[in-house]
Amino acid sequence: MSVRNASATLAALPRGSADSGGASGSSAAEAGAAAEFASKKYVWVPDKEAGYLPGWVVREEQNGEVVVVALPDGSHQSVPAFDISKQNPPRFELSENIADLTFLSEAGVSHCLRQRYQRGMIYTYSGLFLVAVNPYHQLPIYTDAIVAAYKGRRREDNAPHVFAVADEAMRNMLDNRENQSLLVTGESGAGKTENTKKVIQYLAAVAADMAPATGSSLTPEAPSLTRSASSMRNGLSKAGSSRYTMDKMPSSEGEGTKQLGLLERQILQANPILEAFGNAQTIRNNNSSRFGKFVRIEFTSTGCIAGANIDWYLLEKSRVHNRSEAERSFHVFYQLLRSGDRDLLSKLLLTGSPGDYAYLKSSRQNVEGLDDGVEWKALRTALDTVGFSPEEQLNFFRVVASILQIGNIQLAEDRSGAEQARIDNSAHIEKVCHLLGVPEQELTKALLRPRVKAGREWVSQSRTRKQVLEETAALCKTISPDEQKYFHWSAGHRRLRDLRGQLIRAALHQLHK
Ligand SMILES: Nc1ncnc2c1ncn2[C@@H]1O[C@H](COP(=O)(O)OP(=O)(O)OP(=O)(O)O)[C@@H](O)[C@H]1O
Repeated sequence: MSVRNASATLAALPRGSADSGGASGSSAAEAGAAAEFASKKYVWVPDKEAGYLPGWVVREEQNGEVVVVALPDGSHQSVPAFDISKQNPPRFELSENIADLTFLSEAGVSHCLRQRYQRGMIYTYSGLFLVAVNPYHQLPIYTDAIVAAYKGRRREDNAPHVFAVADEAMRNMLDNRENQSLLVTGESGAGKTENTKKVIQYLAAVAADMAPATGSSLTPEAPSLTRSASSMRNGLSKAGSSRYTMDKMPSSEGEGTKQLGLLERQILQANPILEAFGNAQTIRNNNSSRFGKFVRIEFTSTGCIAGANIDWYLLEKSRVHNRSEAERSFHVFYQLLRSGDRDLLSKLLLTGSPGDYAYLKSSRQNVEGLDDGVEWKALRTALDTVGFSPEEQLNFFRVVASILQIGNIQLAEDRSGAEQARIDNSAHIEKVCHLLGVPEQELTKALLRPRVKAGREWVSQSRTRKQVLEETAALCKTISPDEQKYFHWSAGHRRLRDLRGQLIRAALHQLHK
């Protein structure tokens, strides 16, 4: 995964706490290694298992087109000359910047990243970029102490870290009065979501330090903006659940425990909301973001956070009704059903088991290490922190519940033998109508015999069971948890639109289209 500012453990501590090696040092051992390196022609040889094996050239054959290389196990291997790449001198071992390597080859880069990773150094610069290798376990490198160590320091002063990139962006913004962008890219499971959260954690912490002694950078109601009000139009929506990390701040675990203002906390707490509605377990990632996002944080001229906006794109709505057996739907469905909140479940006419719902039961329901009940609590805390009233929250969960109920609508072919569909069990459609506030007759008619335009006339068209099933799936996609449609949040101001009204309109529009 790489982060670019359009801009491990001890390895991330400021230099001196842990020497990351690199090109420093002139010990006898290093001198010996350099002399040994100079005595032979060291190369990398491609290997199916290891990627690349180190070796040295014994001799060249066929006018240099083939080289015989001695490998670590003592064997010799003939390799086409174009397949080998030169090793970098020992002084570049653990180099903090890939761009410094004398021989910039795939083998050299892999070796450098691997050596660093094995020592807990997950971050490495590559010119302007920062490369992060996913450690798949928590490292003590995101604490308040580390934030303080990176704050206002030059990149060269500390070991590579995502905080250094965030700090550079912050300083460029304040010094040059220019917008800064961080691009986070990588394949699924690479760590984009986690590192994005670390960036926000860092910016929130640093911004909180800039705030007056009140402890909050700004009260949400009284933003002091450097830009026009129009530039502050926002729509907070989601965030990925730092299932394991940042969402839990402030925590007692030493990670991000500093006192943050309300606005900073609201920005951080967007994560569990966004992840609940937009993330799902996939075969590659237990907490995969099923959407792209653009996070914008607005600062005052003094570096306090004034507001935030998260846009999301291309939410994989089809996951609601269709996914591989080895994957789950969006977290929120399981969190709600496993909330243990009997009152809420009864209001929403739900049982507490994913196995009772057609849209959930055909694929995976449990994820190792993921406790939906605990995540539910984090979601409710986040919704409270961001400022949604109990009524507004109930409206969100009505949408979630109505999708589950729509999936359970049972359809059959008409008894007359015609292909026309009929509702087999009216209980589920009654539940849907109750939750969405749609008249039952109207929804049934719209599903089974919608009015369609034929020329200038409107006529009722009977649908087959297959057509109705397709229609209910499309209906779910229309009303699926896309809170961006419903949330508008800016500099602490957030309002929920008439969700129910929207849902009904969306539902009827979908059915009558
Ligand atoms: N810096 C990190 N420290 C600890 N764990 C990490 C770190 N980065 C990633 N992980 C682990 O890897 C998992 C996958 O990371 P993440 O969700 O950030 O990937 P992603 O690139 O956003 O994937 P997707 O594109 O599927 O959303 C996380 O849930 C977390 O367990």
